[in-house]
Parts: sequence; C-alpha cells; structure tokens
Amino acid sequence: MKLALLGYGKMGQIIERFAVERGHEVVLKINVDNKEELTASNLSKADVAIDFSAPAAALDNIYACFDANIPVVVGTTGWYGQLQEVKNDCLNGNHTLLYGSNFSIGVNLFFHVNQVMAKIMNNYPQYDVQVEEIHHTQKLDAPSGTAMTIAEGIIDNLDSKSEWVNEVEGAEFDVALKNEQLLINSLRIGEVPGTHTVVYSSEVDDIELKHTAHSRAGFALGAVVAAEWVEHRQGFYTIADIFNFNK
Ligand SMILES: NC(=O)C1=CN([C@@H]2O[C@H](COP(=O)(O)OP(=O)(O)OC[C@H]3O[C@@H](n4cnc5c(N)ncnc54)[C@H](OP(=O)(O)O)[C@@H]3O)[C@@H](O)[C@H]2O)C=CC1
Ligand SMILES: O=C(O)C1=N[C@H](C(=O)O)C[C@H](O)C1
Repeated sequence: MKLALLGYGKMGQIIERFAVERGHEVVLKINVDNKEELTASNLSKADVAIDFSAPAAALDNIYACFDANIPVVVGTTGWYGQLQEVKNDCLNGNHTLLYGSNFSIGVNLFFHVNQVMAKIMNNYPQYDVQVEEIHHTQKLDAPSGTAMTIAEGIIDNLDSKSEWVNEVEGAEFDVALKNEQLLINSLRIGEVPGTHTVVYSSEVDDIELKHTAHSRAGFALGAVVAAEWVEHRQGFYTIADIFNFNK
C-alpha cells in the first residue's frame, strides 16, 4: 500500500516506521513547511492518507483527501465539533474516512470495558464517577479525544450522567459541578504519552479503571492496521468498526 502522511511529527514518524515494517511505502509527507505539496495530484499517488496533524489542520486535510478521492484515516483530535458535517459530506460524496480518538487495541478494549462497567453501575448509586487524562505538555487540545470517548461511553450507559465538563489542571475552574455533570480532569505533565483513568468513588472505596500507554507505538500500529482495513472500503467508519469485542 502507498501511504500519504499528513502531519509528520511525533506520530507521523512512528507511523512511517510501522508502515515500512509492514511492507508499505510512504509516498508523501506533509508538514507545515510544505503544505503547498498537499495537492490532489500528489495525494492521488497514495492508496490511503493518514492524518496525524493538528486540530486546526484536520478539516482541510480531510477535504483535500475527499477532493483527491482517496481514503483517509484521521487520528488527529480536537475537531470533533465538525464530525457530523464531515460524516454527511463523506457519505454524500461516496468518500472513505475512518477516524478514532485512539487507535491502540488496549484503549479500544478499555472503551468496551468502560461501557459495560457504566451500565453495571446504574445499580450502585452510592458511587460517583470522574475521568482523568494525563498527557505531555505539547498537547494542543483538552480534554483528550480519548477522554471524550470515555466520557461519552459513560453518559450513554449511566443514567445519572448527561454531559461532561472539562477542568484543565492549573487553569481557573470555578464551576460548581451538577450531579448530572461528569468531570474530565486534564493534566499536562512532561512527556506522558497518554494515561486515562475512570474512578468510581463511594464513601468507603474507589474502583479505578486505568489505561497507561508506555509509548506511542500502540497508537501508530493501530493507525497502520486501520489504513490496511479501510483501503478497499467506501463509507464513514470509526476504529470501533475494526474490533468486535462482543464475542
Ligand atoms: N488517535 C490516536 O490514536 C492518536 C491521536 N493523536 C493526535 O494526533 C495529533 C498529532 O499528534 P502528534 O503527532 O503528537 O503531534 P505533533 O505536533 O508531534 O505532530 C503534528 C505534525 O502536524 C504538522 N502539522 C501542523 N499543521 C499542519 C497542517 N496544516 N498540515 C500538515 N501538517 C501539519 C506539524 O508540522 P510542524 O512540525 O511543521 O509544525 C507536526 O509535525 C494530535 O491531534 C493528537 O491528539 C496522537 C496520538 C494518538
Ligand atoms: O496528543 C496525544 O499525544 C494523544 N492524543 C490522543 C487523544 O487526544 O486522545 C490519543 C492519545 O491519548 C495521545
């Protein structure tokens, strides 16, 4: 498979290593300093594009792939406010897009366990729940896309929660939480690749579900596997479509 990497930073460089290991060829690498090379002609040299750029860049990159009519795997987070519009345009234009807030198999297992646990906890109202995410200090968006997915998994399954609110550690936060609000606490520390924790707390104990990425390798391998999966498909997909944990 020929790949175009839109965003060649921390993730793009690791994705390249896994792609080459799996016998693929990277034919285009785009960063800020060569954005002018993001043309339909150049993109058409690739079978699939993989976008790990920046929240402000994702939409332009996605629509460039639609215009070039090549499938795009989107790992970039921080653009999900436009998700429904992008989905409509993808389906109406017979394009192909697969997105995921987190491409590691461990986090996708965690997403599934999180949903099952939230449903069970409807029977135990003595517990309240919060989400915490920790990332490196270079991260541009908060909360993480992964934390948003976790929070949505809780809201969809736990009757007592209907919306999430974000507190970035160190930033001003004088909101009095309502019972129906789910707090996502964001911390930015050093070079942390990504740690996510769901805590159910009662007066007598805490129950913690935790995922700790040791490096970016799981994210990068998952992105390459997603590109392999989506190469000959058409439509709008999420990383969850690749895994089936209900066996
Ligand atoms: N879904 C998942 O599993 C994961 C998602 N992510 C997400 O991926 C994104 C990138 O993360 P990461 O690689 O760590 O970030 P980096 O900042 O290390 O890399 C991003 C790269 O994108 C480039 N870039 C910025 N704007 C544009 C643009 N308009 N067109 C093309 N390239 C551009 C930057 O170029 P330059 O260097 O020139 O500024 C930079 O090299 C983030 O949104 C992050 O949340 C990260 C890990 C896993
Ligand atoms: O910016 C990062 O590094 C990461 N971002 C993703 C997110 O926003 O969830 C995935 C992973 O946690 C690393």
